[in-house]
Amino acid sequence: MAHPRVFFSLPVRPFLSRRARCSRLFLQDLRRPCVARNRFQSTNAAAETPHSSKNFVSDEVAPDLSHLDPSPEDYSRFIFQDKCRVKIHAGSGGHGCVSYLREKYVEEGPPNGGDGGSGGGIYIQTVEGLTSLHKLARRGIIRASRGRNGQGKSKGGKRGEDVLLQVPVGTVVREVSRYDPVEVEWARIKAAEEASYLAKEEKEVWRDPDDPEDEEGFEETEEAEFNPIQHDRWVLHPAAKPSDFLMVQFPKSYPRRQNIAAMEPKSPIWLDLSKPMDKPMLLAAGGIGGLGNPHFSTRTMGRPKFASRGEGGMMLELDFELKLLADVGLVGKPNAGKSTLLRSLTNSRTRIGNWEFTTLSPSIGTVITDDMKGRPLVESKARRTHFTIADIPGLVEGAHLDRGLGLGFLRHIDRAGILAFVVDLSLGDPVQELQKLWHELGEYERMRGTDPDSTEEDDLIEWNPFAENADRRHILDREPAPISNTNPDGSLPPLAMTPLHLKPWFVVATKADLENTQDQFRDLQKYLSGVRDGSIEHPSGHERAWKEKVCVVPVSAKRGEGVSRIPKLVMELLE
Ligand SMILES: Nc1nc2c(ncn2[C@@H]2O[C@H](COP(=O)(O)OP(=O)(O)OP(=O)(O)O)[C@@H](O)[C@H]2O)c(=O)[nH]1
Ligand SMILES: [Mg+2]
Repeated sequence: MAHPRVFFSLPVRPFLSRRARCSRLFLQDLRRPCVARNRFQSTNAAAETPHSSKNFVSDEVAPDLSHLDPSPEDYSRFIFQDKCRVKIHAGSGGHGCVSYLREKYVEEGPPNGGDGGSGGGIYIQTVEGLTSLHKLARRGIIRASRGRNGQGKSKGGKRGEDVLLQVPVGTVVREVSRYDPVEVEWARIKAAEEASYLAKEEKEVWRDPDDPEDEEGFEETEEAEFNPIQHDRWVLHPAAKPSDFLMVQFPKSYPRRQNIAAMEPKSPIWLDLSKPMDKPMLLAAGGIGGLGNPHFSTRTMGRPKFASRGEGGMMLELDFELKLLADVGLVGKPNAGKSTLLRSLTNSRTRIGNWEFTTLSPSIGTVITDDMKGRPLVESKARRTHFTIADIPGLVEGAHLDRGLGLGFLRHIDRAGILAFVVDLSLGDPVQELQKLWHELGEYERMRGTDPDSTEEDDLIEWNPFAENADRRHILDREPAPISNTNPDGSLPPLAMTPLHLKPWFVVATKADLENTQDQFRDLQKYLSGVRDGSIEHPSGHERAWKEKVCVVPVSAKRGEGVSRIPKLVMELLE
């Protein structure tokens, strides 16, 4: 007798009609045991670092879905800032010391003043897990501490404490202005030397070589010019009187820098920190400490009464801007279910409500794609252990004209690596909805003046090595203008972003659990396969737009069904 299992394993497909088979597949796809919380560890990036999640729920445990349909009050506030301007001050150097050895039977001991300590420097480092610049923005002015003064008995001053600025990966740092005391001092010396050279030349012209009096007069003025009193460059012994400045013959003093200043980025600063950094990078070195009086001891002046002051620290005004907000940006109309989708994929506690504009500022969640033991839950070549998703406020028609929540959040879409279009299947034609979303993005791109179609052609300059010089000049003229040229209102020009239509994208069809959504889903699927094979125009209208792996994922975010395909898809696109 045949074993009963044989009957169960008989194929059922051939007996089903094509339509019934399609709907069966659609539902199967949704009902797979695929609640993201079961399969992927996830965290809310605002609250925790990506590796801090502990609860790993196995597939057998029935999922708790209450967090996917919470009351509007059940949310945590995500403080977000994607832009800020900060002033940083490197520490000044400590002053050198004027002191002399005091010992029994040594009447006039040699100088033994210590050197001043160098000021603290300012460093920057990108850190994974940070997603907002609000901590930096809150500080406003950041100062590294000053070096301590040198002391007697040849004791050097202590170094100033350094400051480390931690910023999210994808931050762009641009210089607005700087004040470098060493540079200012060099400019002053150069101006003084030029003036003295000109005066000397003038004298030379009017001098009578046969008149010995004229010669003397010339030398006198030259000496007088080379001994200016520089209170800001020297320190005297504490017991000295101000009038002693007039008595002392100071040597020439040139401003100095610390050796590490060679590692500062070139001025004007423009850093695109798109990768995590394992070491901090120097932004501004602290001022070097002054020299103690033994440095000025000469044959004629064995016990100098002065030491040099420490150099002032540099001041930089910097603009920080997040270029990459998250790996994936959720783009959709208000109430489409973006926040619910983010909650179902991550531990984010973004606000959910059945009305438009529940989300007012971006919120970022992190999806962890390994089991914390080095084993990937999603196979990919990208070797990533996590990726971030940004829930962006809903997009309304005319958003590019500052309608809805304005242009501010269209800017956030610009900053996502991959675009996930969230389309509500229960609201009419999803194809039209998708086209409207693309239309808004296109209009926005055109408005901000970076329409790639217009610039790409300009950028294609024909290079002909035998062309006239004028042509070359034309090419050289096109080099990027120096960024220190801020706009009249002090703002910097907008950052150049990757054109939206060149970014990888996919569609998430939400609310697939509701009745009569299958036909809409099928329409959308057909439309996207047309876009993929080129028979239908890309919704952005650009010919060279990205369309290789365009697909649609049906989900019920509210029930956490179907969402497990998204991490796999994203990892594929991130490769
Ligand atoms: N039936 C069903 N309802 C859903 C689904 N996803 C979201 N919803 C509901 O749709 C409503 C809106 O969801 P949200 O996640 O707040 O929508 P949103 O796109 O973030 O809206 P904004 O923040 O205003 O842009 C809520 O009442 C959700 O419970 C789903 O897959 N199925
Ligand atoms: Mg929302």
